Amino acid sequence: MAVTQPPPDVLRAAYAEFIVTDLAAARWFYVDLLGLLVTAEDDEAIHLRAYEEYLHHSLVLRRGTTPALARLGYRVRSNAELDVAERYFRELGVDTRRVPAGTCRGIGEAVRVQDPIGFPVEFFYDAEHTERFTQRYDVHGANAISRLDHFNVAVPDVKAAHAYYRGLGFGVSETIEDGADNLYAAWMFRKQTVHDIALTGGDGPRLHHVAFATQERHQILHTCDVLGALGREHHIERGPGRHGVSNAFYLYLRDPDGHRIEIYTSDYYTGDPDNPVQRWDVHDNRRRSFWGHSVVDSWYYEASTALDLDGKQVPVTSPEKREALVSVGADGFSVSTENNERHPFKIGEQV
Ligand SMILES: O=S(=O)(O)c1ccc(O)c(O)c1
Ligand SMILES: [Fe+2]
Repeated sequence: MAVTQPPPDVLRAAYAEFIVTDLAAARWFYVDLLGLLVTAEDDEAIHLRAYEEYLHHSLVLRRGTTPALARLGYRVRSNAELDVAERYFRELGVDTRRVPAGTCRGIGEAVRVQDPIGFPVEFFYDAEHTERFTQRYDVHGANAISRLDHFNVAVPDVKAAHAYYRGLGFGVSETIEDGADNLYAAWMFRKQTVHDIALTGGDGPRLHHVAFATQERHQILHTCDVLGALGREHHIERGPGRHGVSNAFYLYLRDPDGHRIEIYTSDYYTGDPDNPVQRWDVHDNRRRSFWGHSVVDSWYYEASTALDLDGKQVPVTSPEKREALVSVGADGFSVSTENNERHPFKIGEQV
């Protein structure tokens, strides 16, 4: 069906809401360890923000029985965009609801949808303002996190998800392809950096991760050292390292419920209309880690289930092709585009 309604003018990825089974344990991870600021909290939920952020929150931790993604929030340019969003998604024929201010604490009137690729998404403009701690160096930890940067979602059909987000007006900065018309991953943006959303091929709809940005790499390294010092190094899943895609320095952590958080810094500007798309070959071992490090299996296969607008788990389907299998040869070694020559010392590449 041809879409006649224009999409809402999305500014950026703005907040996520996680269901966590132990609010105190989650509070330790996000406040005591990562240093996020508490804007509001009660027995049911904690509303958190990072130092550069002046809106009420960029992360909500809500107590529940099963870990899940409850919502992804995008900020739109004005309240007028709520009518645009409502018309756009009703025309797409998905579950579309207008919710009053305060439905999410700190957020104004909003439009909530279960989007065409199965995710619970909220579009909002109005939000309570709070103190911006950009220069409150007196309270920043050595691992200070600046802001939420992006969402990454696991989807069984990256092409369909890519088409949906292109329709929503998102640009494409980078992709992982194989030259045989298969799209394994895509990075898409509204703000002028590498992505607000990344699409990762896998069982979905599930949340792969939410990423927060730091100003510099040393802040990421400090979090690693703190986890080692505390004997809590098991929260480190992948990295630290340098991404091929995005060129960012990264670290992946798993929170007490298994939700994946990336700490990320130093990607690049994508704001000119002729910004070139960087296309990676799925067999290029530098794509995920520019230094050729292998990707731990859990990073490809584990993710957080998503809820629908009534809080029920969204059924998950599997992709036809899995990057983890395509980029690893039959002998269990990762393959390279350099005519598949073997580097014996890269034994670590064996899956
Ligand atoms: O691992 S990748 O280099 O593909 C990558 C690039 C950017 C990201 O934000 C990410 O999570 C993963
Ligand atoms: Fe990421």
